[in-house]
Amino acid sequence: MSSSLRQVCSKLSQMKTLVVGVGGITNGGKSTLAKFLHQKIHNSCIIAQDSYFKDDRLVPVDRNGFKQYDTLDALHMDKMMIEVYSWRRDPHSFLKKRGLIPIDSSVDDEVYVLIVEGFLIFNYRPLNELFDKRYFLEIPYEACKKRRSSRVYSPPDPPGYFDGYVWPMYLRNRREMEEITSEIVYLDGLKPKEEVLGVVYEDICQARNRLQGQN
Ligand SMILES: Nc1ncnc2c1ncn2[C@@H]1O[C@H](COP(=O)(O)OP(=O)(O)O)[C@@H](O)[C@H]1O
Ligand SMILES: O=C(O)c1ccc[n+]([C@@H]2O[C@H](COP(=O)([O-])O)[C@@H](O)[C@H]2O)c1
Repeated sequence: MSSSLRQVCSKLSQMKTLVVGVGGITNGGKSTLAKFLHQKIHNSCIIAQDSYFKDDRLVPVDRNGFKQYDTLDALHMDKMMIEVYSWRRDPHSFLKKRGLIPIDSSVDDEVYVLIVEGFLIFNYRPLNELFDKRYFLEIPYEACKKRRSSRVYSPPDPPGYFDGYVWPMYLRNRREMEEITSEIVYLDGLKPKEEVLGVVYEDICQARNRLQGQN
């Protein structure tokens, strides 16, 4: 192996990493929390599951005529995993390529933190097994229905979509998630934003400090 290649390999192996999952119910506050963490945590970045929805033409309807958006089949999980693996291979270059750190910066000692955000991130086993920390935001039916009714998706929710499709699928997906993973910190998404964000931020700082202290 050449000495420059050896140097690169050594730098990569020195990088400490933390993969944080921010999952939860639709409109539970996932992207609010993920963005806040990204702003506060140096060397962090977000990969958001809702950037990987398939084109509407590829999403089938169920027997009630509702588009089946709330399943893993509606998402390009293969493409999402390519991004996640790309970060894992070399987080420093990943951040540089996305303009999140200066192009001429060198690898530093701080932990690189990947924040993966989305409503079905813990249901997808190849992704679920990569998390060091898992958070799940939950809010009750009424609050969820109210928040969802003021959000416009593309395509917009048709009449009856929440009760006829979104809520039953939430219950089903949550059951499935709980069958495959148990190490989840549940968060009450009705609590004031500052409180929810603060608790998670502190928890991640502790995990990061522990990692940083290891040699
Ligand atoms: N803790 C909270 N209390 C009240 N409203 C919140 C809270 N967290 C998020 N929201 C609001 O709920 C809506 C959905 O939040 P968002 O972060 O987009 O949810 P998600 O990404 O889970 O779908 C937004 O209007 C946001 O401002
Ligand atoms: O983003 C899209 O392309 C899209 C199109 C149609 C529906 N969605 C909805 O997006 C929801 C998940 O995103 P979120 O941010 O509400 O957790 C899920 O409940 C889907 O019904 C999302």
